[in-house]
Amino acid sequence: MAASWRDKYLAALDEQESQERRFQHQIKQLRSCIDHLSQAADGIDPTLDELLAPLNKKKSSSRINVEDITNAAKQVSDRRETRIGVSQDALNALVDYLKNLNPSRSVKTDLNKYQGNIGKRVGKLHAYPQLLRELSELHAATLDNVIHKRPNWMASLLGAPPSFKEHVNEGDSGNPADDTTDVFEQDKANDDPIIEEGDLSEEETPLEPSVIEGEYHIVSTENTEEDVDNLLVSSDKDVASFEQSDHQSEKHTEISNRSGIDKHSKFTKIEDKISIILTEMLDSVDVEECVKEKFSQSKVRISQGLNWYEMVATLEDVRDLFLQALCSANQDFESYLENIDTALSELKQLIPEQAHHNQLQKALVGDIQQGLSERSTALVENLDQVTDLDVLKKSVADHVTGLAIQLQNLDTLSTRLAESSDESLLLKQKIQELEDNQQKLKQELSEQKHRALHDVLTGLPNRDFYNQWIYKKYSLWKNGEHELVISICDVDNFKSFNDTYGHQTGDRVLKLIGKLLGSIKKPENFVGRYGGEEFILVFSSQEVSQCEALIEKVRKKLATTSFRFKEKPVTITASFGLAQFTLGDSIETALKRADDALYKAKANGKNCLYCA
Ligand SMILES: Nc1nc2c(ncn2[C@@H]2O[C@H](COP(=O)(O)OP(=O)(O)OP(=O)(O)O)[C@@H](O)[C@H]2O)c(=O)[nH]1
Repeated sequence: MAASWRDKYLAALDEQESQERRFQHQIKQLRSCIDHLSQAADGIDPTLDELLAPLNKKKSSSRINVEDITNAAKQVSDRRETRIGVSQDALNALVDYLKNLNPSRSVKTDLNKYQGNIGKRVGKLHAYPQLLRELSELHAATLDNVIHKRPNWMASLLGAPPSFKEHVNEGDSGNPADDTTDVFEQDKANDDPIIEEGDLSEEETPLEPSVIEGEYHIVSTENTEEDVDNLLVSSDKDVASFEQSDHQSEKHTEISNRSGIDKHSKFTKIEDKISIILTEMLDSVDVEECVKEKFSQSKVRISQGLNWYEMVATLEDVRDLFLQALCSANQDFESYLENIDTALSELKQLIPEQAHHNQLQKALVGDIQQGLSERSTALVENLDQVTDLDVLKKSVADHVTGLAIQLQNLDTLSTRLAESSDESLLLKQKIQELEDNQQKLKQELSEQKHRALHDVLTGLPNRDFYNQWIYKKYSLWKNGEHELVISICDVDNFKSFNDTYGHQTGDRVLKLIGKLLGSIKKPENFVGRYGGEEFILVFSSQEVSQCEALIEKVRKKLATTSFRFKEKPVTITASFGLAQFTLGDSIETALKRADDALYKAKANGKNCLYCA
């Protein structure tokens, strides 16, 4: 029997009650889910934090505005993309900076790998702990890697990296360095170059107005010291910053010492491989007598097992030896070209001989022609005198045979004459072509050589030129043929200068210092850019006291020369270390003494010369 309407009503009520219970249960679950989500979302966005705060504080009584939370959540999602971009840029900038520190190839590979995946990982919040952990490991590995490069001028010649700040600011129009350069350009347009007499004596070449190139204006520093003091970082501050960097480097050393075991174990793994490669490289070069000692020392050092600290020095030695070998191969090529030159000029001399030969041939033809006409005359005379027909016949036959032979000779000679004049023309053309090619080759070679041996910025000889030059001079010095005094010049506080006025301005200053140092160069001396902000001077014709006096003059000249920048004078100074080659010295030991002296000059207030 069908259920009555009452039964149906009661069943519907039961169903409604059970639905309500289910609904209440779902609401409870959703509430707890929102609670958990709000806790998880805590800290993602300030607006969201504020709106979800009542939930996080478990105030069940507090009311939350769902619409506001939904809107805030939407905005968070919109802003997320921007934040991801910023994080990505920051991570990339940091990795780029680490790469610029020039770590080992393996660390660089890890950095590249890491950088390649930043884009994929940076969007996921949960990936951050791992992302940052890896970054901190790479950071430590890079520092560890570069910390053992010598922190002095040798290290900076390997290419000091820009500061991280500089790096991140690159291309940023708000960079103060960019500003200064702009105004500097304006200065350039507005001001005429001015130079006032410095204290260089007459025999020296003063810094010519042309040196200024309208970029810097050199004015006397008198009465401007106050301005200069305001402009330049005070020397006390410099000392403080150097102390700080010393302190920092101690800190780094401490860190690297802590990870020393790890580093050494990694190094030992590749040490043998490096040693084999270096030995093979050294075995493949022919070295000249003057570098044989260095060559043997390098081989011994490699065979005894490379250690972490000697690695850079050993690689530099191998590099120098290769460059030296390359240079002597170049010289061989030059002498080969010289030989071709000689061969060509000998060939050229042959051509007049050919002409002479042609003249002889012409004379011979003349002779034959004369012989022919004489024979004809003789035949006519014979005809008058001969009465016997047989005798006449024989005489005519003899003359005709003679004439035929003479004519044949004449024909052969004429052909040869024509041929040889063609040949000599061809020969001349060929020689001309060879000579032209030869000239081109010589020109190219000398241009390439000049490019390879000179610094593009200052135009001064570069480190490779120095290596070639010093080896030659060293041999002569060893034979007692002359003195040898070496000096290293390092611009003071140049990093701070670059940071203040921009790298481009720094470049211009290096150019001007190059000109100033170049002005004391004599044919027997050497002035070159060793690398970075370091210059090297070698004197082979002067006593050490004369060299000291000369350097002191240049140093003072630089220090009292005020470079005008944005209408304000700026002083630039440099420190010098000097050493005289003494008995038993190798090039390296003398250079090291000069470097140590430079260190002392830097440590004792800079802008001075120290002699070893
Ligand atoms: N503008 C410019 N700067 C360079 C060049 N080569 C090296 N440098 C910079 O020279 C600076 C050398 O800095 P540091 O080695 O710290 O020496 P410093 O600041 O001169 O300090 P001290 O030598 O102790 O007086 C670095 O900032 C390099 O970037 C270059 O070709 N042009």
